[in-house]
Amino acid sequence: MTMIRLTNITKSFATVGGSVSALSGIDLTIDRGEIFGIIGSSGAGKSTLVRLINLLERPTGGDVFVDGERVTGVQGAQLRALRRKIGMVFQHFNLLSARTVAANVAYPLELAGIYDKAEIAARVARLLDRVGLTDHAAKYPRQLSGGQKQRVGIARALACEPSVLLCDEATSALDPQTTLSVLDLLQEINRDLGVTIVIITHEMDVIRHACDKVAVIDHGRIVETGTVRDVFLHPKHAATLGLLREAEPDQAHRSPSPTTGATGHVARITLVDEAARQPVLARMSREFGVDYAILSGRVGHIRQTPYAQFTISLSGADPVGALAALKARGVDVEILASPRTGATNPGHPLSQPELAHVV
Ligand SMILES: Nc1ncnc2c1ncn2[C@@H]1O[C@H](COP(=O)(O)OP(=O)(O)OP(=O)(O)O)[C@@H](O)[C@H]1O
Repeated sequence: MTMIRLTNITKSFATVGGSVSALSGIDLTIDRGEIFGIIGSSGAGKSTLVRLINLLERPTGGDVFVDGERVTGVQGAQLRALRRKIGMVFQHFNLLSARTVAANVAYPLELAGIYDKAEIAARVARLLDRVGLTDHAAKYPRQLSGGQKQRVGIARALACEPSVLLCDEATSALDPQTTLSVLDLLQEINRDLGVTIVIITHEMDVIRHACDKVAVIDHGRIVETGTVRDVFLHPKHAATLGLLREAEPDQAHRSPSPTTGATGHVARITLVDEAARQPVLARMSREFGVDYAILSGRVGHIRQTPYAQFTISLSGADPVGALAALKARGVDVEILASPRTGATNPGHPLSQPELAHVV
């Protein structure tokens, strides 16, 4: 069921130099309970997009729906109710330096004006326990590490029991190890509380580690969207390839492409989940009398799911039969170059007719 829907959103800013277009033609649907990533390079429009969801920014055109309701123009009490429903976590934490950890988490509850002191104290205690900061309740933000500060930010964002949590570059100021622990906490919150989480980031590793689905934004437009598995393992748009190149500088997204200079059949083999644990290439080699060279490879996890993706060149007795047999067994095989067609396709699979000709 849909939790957030943006339809045909445009957003431009009036500046002294004229109107600046930040977003155009944005259509986006985020389902309830999902962890949805929005990735793009600097200036792509990510912050503007996420700030439209809780109406920190108003769209120039188009509509925003939250939990089935059109909220595009809401004001006053309705707007305050919407903001309680949507927690937000910031890159630089935005904690109140003169308040203790506990008082920072209590702040939105005090502002809401509907809870008595005992209720606020009980809720703060529960929230600090959830983020692992019970022992730090009386400290001030300056006494905490970056990761601890962000845990306070997360506890505060959860205080009013929101159904959506927006995280705007929430891990960008943290080291890699702390980033992972904060992403683990977000996944735990999603799992335990069913909160829909939107993660804005410029880092593909954040998407890979934490998200179910992803939208890639470039120059104010969504250029690619889908499951993290599809977008990460089969990127199509140049902006996505660029972001992957940053995360994996020495992998298949590099230029020149892995097919350059390779002879024979070049194929990309993608193995996910159980298949990533099987000796698929060794068996193929034995059964079909083919040799293979690994031109590039990626091995890791997408959330908890293992994957292995290799670009290989094949030679020997029956490369075509070998690849066809892999495909028939359900392995994801993409032909990148074939001596019979003379075709090469740097980093992209051949079209269906070409494929039919080869395999
Ligand atoms: N208040 C504003 N006034 C004028 N232009 C703005 C304003 N906010 C954003 N922009 C412009 O809109 C575009 C998108 O900015 P936005 O901050 O959403 O990008 P971003 O992807 O979040 O980038 P970053 O990761 O660098 O924060 C940029 O060209 C930016 O300069």
